[in-house]
Amino acid sequence: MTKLSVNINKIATLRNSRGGNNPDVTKAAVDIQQFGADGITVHPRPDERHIRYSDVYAIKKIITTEFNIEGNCSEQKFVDLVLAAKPDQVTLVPDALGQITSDHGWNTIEHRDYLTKMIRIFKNAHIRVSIFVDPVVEMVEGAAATGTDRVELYTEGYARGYANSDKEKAIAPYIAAAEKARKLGLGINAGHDLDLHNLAYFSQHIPWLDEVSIGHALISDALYVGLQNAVQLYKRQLNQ
Ligand SMILES: CC(=O)[C@@H](O)[C@H](O)COP(=O)(O)O
Ligand SMILES: NCC(=O)COP(=O)(O)O
Repeated sequence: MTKLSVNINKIATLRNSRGGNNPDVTKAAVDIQQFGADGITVHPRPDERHIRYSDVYAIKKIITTEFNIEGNCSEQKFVDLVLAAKPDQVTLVPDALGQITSDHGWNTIEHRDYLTKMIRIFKNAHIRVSIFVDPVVEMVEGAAATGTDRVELYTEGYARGYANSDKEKAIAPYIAAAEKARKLGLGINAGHDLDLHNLAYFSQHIPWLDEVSIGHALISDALYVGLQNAVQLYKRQLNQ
């Protein structure tokens, strides 16, 4: 069964825009889990533009599902945060400081030794590790050499291709990458720009997917249908 982890970055964006605590990010995480999400994902960026490091500790206290923290392990502050918060999973994303959002996966061949070292630190702390990769078979093979537990397939390319009505071409590299990951014994996550239009097709073609993490589109949809409906609508797109 593919699990839905809701990324709540954008709830924090709204909260931060006025400087108070409305909407309450921690309460939203409690509610989202009660609405049926299988996990909560946060991506505390160095500039804390949305999720703050303090949010991570507050959310850790109320997690009843799975907690996934995303970020760049080149930041020691991030590494220290993850080791202190001890989430169920850490997802290593190679974002540079000034990026508006995540837009590429790791070069797991070029960074094999570095990733191997960082992954060992988190696994020694009994935290599952997933590394964000482009849907490229060689990058999945490189990921397997690092000792990671899972890969997360970066799905912006799929979302763009799907929107351009080229579904089969859009999904093809993801099926190939996911089949390689399965053969190598890696768990498979996916995320970025998945939405109510493209999620079911992706899920149907990669049914052995462990988890999708979805934020921007789900929170945007919630503005129209409400958060409970949004979570349940996304859950219904999975495992059809
Ligand atoms: C890694 C990834 O694709 C997303 O989880 C990322 O966290 C989105 O970041 P923003 O919410 O800052 O756009
Ligand atoms: N890892 C992907 C994620 O957590 C959310 O990405 P998006 O749905 O906000 O694009």
